[in-house]
Amino acid sequence: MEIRYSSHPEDVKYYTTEELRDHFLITDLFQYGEIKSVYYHEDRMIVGSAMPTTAALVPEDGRQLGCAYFMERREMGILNIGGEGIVKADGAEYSLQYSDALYVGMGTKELSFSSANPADPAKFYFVSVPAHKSYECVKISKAEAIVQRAGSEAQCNTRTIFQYIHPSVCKSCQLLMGVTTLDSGSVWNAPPFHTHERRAEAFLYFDMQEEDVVFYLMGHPTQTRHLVVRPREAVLSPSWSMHGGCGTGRYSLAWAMAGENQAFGDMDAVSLADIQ
Ligand SMILES: O=C(O)C(=O)C[C@H](O)C(=O)CO
Ligand SMILES: [Zn+2]
Repeated sequence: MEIRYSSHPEDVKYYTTEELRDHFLITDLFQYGEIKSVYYHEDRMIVGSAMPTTAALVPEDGRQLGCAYFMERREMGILNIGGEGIVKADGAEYSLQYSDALYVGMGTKELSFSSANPADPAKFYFVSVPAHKSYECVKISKAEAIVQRAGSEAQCNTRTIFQYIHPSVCKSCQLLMGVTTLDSGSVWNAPPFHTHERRAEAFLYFDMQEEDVVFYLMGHPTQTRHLVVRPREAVLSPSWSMHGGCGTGRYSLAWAMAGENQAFGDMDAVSLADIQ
């Protein structure tokens, strides 16, 4: 498992493009027949993907976490952005179609990912964070998520926010997870640009034309930087970094957060007048 350390805004303002990409962008997710995981020290998030083909894939053992097994002290949110897949969690089997999600509770000993059809493999994106209590596994379809409409045509940011792992949908210790989908013709998933002093966040960009990119805006609000993000790449967002982005076409993003609270709206909005 690759490790990404925390960073200080005073240091990040001197990063080159390559350093920004090395620290905050994950470019090699969704490899055929592989699990890929990145351990991010901010809120101890593990961000990863599993793309099983003919054989089931299992997360690594708990050695790197100092635990008997991967999920001993963690919970996980899984979103399928590929063909039909099956997640097995301690004997229970969950079939996930495109856009279905699964919450997996702490203490799940046997976890595996497989594809119903290796020619059209499942693409599981997962985010795992430390947990203190075991809650039951819950499958959540897009129709079961909380739906919020946001934005306006005038600002090219009309979008739908689907909150899958949210206290009103299923219990979790820290994890909040969902998907934001931009309408055709919309390219911004902000404003509001915001930080979360109390939470780290991770984003996966997907559901976009292969040739499109998203100019992801990050950094301290007075020292903005950007990352060019391509389909199925993920971004790590420390608590002090503002976030939002503009695509060369429409796209969706999966967001996941963990930290002090589970209030989706707990954002420190950055006024456009203050952004530099
Ligand atoms: O479009 C949006 O607004 C979002 O997607 C919200 C972000 O993902 C977010 O940063 C939630 O904290
Ligand atoms: Zn946010």
